[in-house]
Amino acid sequence: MPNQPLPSGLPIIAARAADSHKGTFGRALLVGGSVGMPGSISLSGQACLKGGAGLVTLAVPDAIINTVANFEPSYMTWALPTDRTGRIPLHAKARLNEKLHSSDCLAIGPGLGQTRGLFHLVSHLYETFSKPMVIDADGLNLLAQRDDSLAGHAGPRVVTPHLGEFRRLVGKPHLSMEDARDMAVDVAGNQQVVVVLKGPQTLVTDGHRHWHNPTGNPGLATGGTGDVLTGLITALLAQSLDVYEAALLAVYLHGLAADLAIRETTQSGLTASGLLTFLEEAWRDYESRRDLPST
Ligand SMILES: NC(=O)C1=CN([C@@H]2O[C@H](COP(=O)(O)OP(=O)(O)OC[C@H]3O[C@@H](n4cnc5c(N)ncnc54)[C@H](OP(=O)(O)O)[C@@H]3O)[C@@H](O)[C@H]2O)[C@@H](O)CC1
Ligand SMILES: Nc1ncnc2c1ncn2[C@@H]1O[C@H](COP(=O)(O)OP(=O)(O)O)[C@@H](O)[C@H]1O
Ligand SMILES: [Mg+2]
Repeated sequence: MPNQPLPSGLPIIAARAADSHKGTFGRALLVGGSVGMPGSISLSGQACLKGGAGLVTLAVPDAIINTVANFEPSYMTWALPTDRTGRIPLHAKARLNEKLHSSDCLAIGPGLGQTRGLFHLVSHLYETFSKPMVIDADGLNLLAQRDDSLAGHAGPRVVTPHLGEFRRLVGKPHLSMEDARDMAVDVAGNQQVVVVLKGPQTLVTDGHRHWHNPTGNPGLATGGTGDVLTGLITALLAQSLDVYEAALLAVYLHGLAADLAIRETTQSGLTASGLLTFLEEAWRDYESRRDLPST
């Protein structure tokens, strides 16, 4: 990896200007978590910080806010109400709106859970938030329940399904990975979203362009690594990359972190929180190679 040029097509992020400040790198808001799943949204938040976002806020049910806050001091938290099932209720919308105005981008889904109220909340945000938005995990499962799952959005969108989630989105429970990859290109083009179809050689497509990611390994097949990817994409959106570029570079760095990690640990020993520590190594590798001529 070191001394080899970066693959062509990979977005280049310039070195930070000497006079830059946290506002330069954007304000990210991530919504998720529920009783029993505080870790997923924290992993996303930590990855968002390590992805370089200037200010990161996690909006979570108040029942888990202390747990989430204790995982990491560098992000902020924003308390939403908790319903009887331990999840965010629909009436959290007003409280969330207060924070949306000052956010440059939004991610929703990790650890969210699924209720009728959350279906309406996710649909509302998908249809009205005009800035870039990442939808993952239960956010996708909820969108899958709409009449036309990905139609009618109000701004740039990245959706990050694994095969199970993609099958739900398109209503085809037996779709093969090969067919899903073909369909993902069509869906992205028709719905004007970026689709990140996760798995070995994750596909990133906006319907016109596509990227078969060369990094990553089966060490990533462990709970929470997708939550890390969501945070990383959100970080790059906060830094003003467009949705296709943000998704592509995040997928590349995420897989690269896993490849660097298994040199020091093993595939079986890799965890999502362990992966976070290797994001720094991935950035170091990327930055050392970005000024070399591309392949
Ligand atoms: N620490 C935490 O708090 C964590 C919390 N998390 C949270 O948990 C929630 C549920 O998310 P989830 O992805 O675990 O459940 P779900 O969507 O039902 O997926 C499983 C189904 O999809 C399939 N399937 C999956 N991948 C596939 C593939 N590559 N290729 C093929 N099939 C694949 C799989 O099929 P199987 O092969 O297992 O039969 C199964 O049917 C969500 O909110 C998330 O954020 C997690 O992030 C973990 C860490
Ligand atoms: N065999 C594999 N090879 C390469 N990458 C993988 C493999 N299995 C899983 N991954 C990656 O790990 C991540 C898993 O995401 P996801 O299934 O959403 O996990 P979670 O919801 O538990 O965080 C994705 O980025 C996916 O591409
Ligand atoms: Mg996931």
